[in-house]
Amino acid sequence: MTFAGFDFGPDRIAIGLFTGLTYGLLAIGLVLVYRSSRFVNFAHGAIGVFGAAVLARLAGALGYWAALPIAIAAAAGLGALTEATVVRRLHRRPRVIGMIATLGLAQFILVLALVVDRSSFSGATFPKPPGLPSFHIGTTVIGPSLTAMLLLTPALLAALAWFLRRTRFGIGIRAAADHPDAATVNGVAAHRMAGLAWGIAGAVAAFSAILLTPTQGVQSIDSLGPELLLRGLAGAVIARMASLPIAFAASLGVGVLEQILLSGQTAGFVDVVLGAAILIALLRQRPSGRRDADPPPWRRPAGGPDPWARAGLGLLLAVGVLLAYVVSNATASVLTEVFGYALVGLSVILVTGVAGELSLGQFAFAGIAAAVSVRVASATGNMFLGVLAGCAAGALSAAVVGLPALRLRGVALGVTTLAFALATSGWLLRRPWLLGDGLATPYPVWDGYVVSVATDYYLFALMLLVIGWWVTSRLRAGGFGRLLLALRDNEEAGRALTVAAPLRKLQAYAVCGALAGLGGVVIGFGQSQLSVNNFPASASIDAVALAVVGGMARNSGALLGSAVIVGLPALVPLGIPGQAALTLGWLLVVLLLPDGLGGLLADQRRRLPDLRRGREGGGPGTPPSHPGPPPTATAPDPVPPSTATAPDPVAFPSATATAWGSGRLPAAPLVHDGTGVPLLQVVGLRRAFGGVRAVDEAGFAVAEGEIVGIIGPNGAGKTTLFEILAGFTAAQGGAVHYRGRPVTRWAPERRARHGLVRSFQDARLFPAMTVREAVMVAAEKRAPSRLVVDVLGATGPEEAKAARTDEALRVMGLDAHAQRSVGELSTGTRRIVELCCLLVLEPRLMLLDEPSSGLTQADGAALGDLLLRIRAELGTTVLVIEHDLPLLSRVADRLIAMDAGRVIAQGTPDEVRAHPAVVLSYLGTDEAAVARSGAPAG
Ligand SMILES: Nc1ncnc2c1ncn2[C@@H]1O[C@H](COP(=O)(O)OP(=O)(O)OP(=O)(O)O)[C@@H](O)[C@H]1O
Repeated sequence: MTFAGFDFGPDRIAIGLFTGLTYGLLAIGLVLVYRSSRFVNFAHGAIGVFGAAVLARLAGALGYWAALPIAIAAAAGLGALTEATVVRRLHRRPRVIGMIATLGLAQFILVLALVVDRSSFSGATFPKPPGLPSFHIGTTVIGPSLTAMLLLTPALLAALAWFLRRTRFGIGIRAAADHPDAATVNGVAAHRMAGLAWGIAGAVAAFSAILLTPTQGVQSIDSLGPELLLRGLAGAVIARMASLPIAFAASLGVGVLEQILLSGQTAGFVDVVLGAAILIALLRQRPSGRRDADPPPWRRPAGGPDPWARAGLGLLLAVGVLLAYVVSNATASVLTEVFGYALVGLSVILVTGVAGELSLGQFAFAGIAAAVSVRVASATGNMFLGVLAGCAAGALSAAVVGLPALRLRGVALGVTTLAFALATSGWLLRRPWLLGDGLATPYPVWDGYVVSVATDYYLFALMLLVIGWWVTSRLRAGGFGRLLLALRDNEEAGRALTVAAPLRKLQAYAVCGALAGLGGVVIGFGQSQLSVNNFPASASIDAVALAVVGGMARNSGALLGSAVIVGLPALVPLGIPGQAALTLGWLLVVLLLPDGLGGLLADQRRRLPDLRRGREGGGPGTPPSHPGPPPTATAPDPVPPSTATAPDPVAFPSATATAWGSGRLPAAPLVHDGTGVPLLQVVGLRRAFGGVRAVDEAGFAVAEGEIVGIIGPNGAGKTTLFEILAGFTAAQGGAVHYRGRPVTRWAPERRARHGLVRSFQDARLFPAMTVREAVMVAAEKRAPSRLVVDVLGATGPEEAKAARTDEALRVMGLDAHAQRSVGELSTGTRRIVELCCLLVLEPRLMLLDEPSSGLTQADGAALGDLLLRIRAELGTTVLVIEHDLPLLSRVADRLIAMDAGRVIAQGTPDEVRAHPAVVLSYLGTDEAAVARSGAPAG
């Protein structure tokens, strides 16, 4: 049965279902591990191969059916062991580190499997299940292994479902995966449950490896290469990395789709369609409302490069140049390749280390750039144009991929970029207008000089590496890098402070594409014949691995990682044992050195005398991520026990006049519109979550210069109302008018730029940034960072922001905290920092969400004074959610009371507090509560 050139016959569907079965089992393993550890396990396939090796070794002596459970148990044990020895150690580190560790581990486990039994890699000699029949579906022969799979998979799935739903351990696994802290409180040991989940995933991996190996020719040493990984991940992400039945069913669909497409097209085309299908499925998923637990932030090196680092770089460059005159052509070619990979590594450092986005497709941009640059250079005879065109192609393709990816995060983005990498190497690069079957590379010509010798070309590559390095350093050190850090730390807070997140992310993708493109150009011109094989999809994963091994915190990480992972095996023939030792070595680096090899070097450098301050630098134990308190920091103020909400690691800047600022506020006074139109008008606003009507036909107006309080019981919809007013949640009905203009469709950053700003209930801000950096993000409003300006190294806009920030910190009494990281401040201090940021935005309307929570009583009173001052001195209008009714009664002109999403009363504080509906829903009938609120009795 064919249609449009594709075969839809039962044979195809049957084969598709069988392959889908494999993908389904893989997807189940990936989901199980993801749910407990929140990353993709690259060692899944290798653990399966290990189980297969155990079976192959034991089947002869014990018989197949006796060896089967032992082999599966061995793989389960290895899975659990992996969790206990590797994964658990990396729990508090960024997720990508865990993923890369499993990548290294996979190589190691494969060698282990080879040692146990070599036949686990050969389909022809691998034992088949005895006693089971073969049969035909159409013309397709179903052998005993597939029969076993057909019979045993439903049993396995049923057992898994029963275990996860009905047993204490299964329920424990699900509880620990979804709410690890709550599970721990309830006596479920989260780490033991994670070990169990890994064990089950290992058993599933062994089950499929044992039954699939006989059906295949020779198992590749990459037992979970990017192609297979993508197919497993497709089902898993469609199931939101959560539901096992959906993951399995979607994988069956992937298998059938693949087989039908293969009947009329090439494998590369299948990757394109699969990639598109995955992207559409991901984009159609509505945000779940539940955010993944925030990944721990990347560590950041303290301060700028010191003179030692500069000297070291200078020396390295001099050695690099000298090498051109010493090494052979063969070595020069390897070093050129190392530079190319290092440039791609730099792009990974920017996109993952700085911007915090997981990209598993950076090498695709390198491939596209190489093809374009070689073509342009060949056509024009101009090398310079070729390089520029290559970088532009890299930037453009990264931006095109980035556009839909703006809505994706974490593993979803990783899967999309991996799909793009596969589609690029399997299909796009093979187009005749890119690489086709191969492209003869012209010798680069530089200013009339033909670069025909590898050592000369090496110097050219070194020059491009220096340019890429310089651009990366400029971007990291400037305002643009700070914006990326802010978005990585807390995208919503960044947008609330006017940072245009989509634009900034696209710019970041484009720059990273250009950098990877530069790497592609270096690799491309280094080959006499350029083909798809120079840019395999797996190289994209290698690029992430080398950045992790080298260390994401510094540029040097890319070069070090590339030297170890690309250079070493190419320069020294290692053989399988040597390769295993190298992999084990870098696995240990990933496990033991949080900042990779670059961090190790930096630690050694810190032992040298500090030339900046003329004293000994801190030892290797000095934490690089959070600089300690400056010498001027004041001692912590004691927090009265009655009001302490959490241990305050940092001084609250006390409720004295200096803390809340006695000087001029850090914003210019506003000129009121004076049109008589309300500053804010809310009409019939609606928003429901499932069956819950969070905001239900809410309507009110706020005049310019008013302070209006919003009260209501928990769950009344107050925060959702603010989310809608500030543009973070879309209304399902109704309208918001600000200064007479409908703003309902405006993005949050646009509203903030027009003076409609908000605070957040948790005042989390940017935990990995310093207080000064956080305020500098707010200062962007007046002097936005420009990418090109940053790359060129102009310091003017940065100086303007710094001056404004320092002034704001001083008048808010925060200068003693300037260099502290926001994450280590008490809630109260964070609230002052957040207020400082908001004032720097020169707000016309401030939406404050419970600003007094976490403050001491005295500081709450000081907050009240500050709000009155802000209104008096700046003319700012304030809409404030508060549970502290006495505070509101003192500062607010009017109160709005909400319940169940509706506005139930509004008027003066006295009127609202006495309103029967408010008394009933909020204050309760408890006379004492009413009395405490300050409401008139009766
Ligand atoms: N993203 C979401 N997904 C699902 N339900 C939500 C979401 N946000 C809010 N809700 C629900 O909407 C209702 C209103 O919540 P909201 O946080 O706006 O109330 P609130 O008045 O601010 O409460 P609180 O004083 O506790 O902050 C609640 O029932 C809440 O569970």
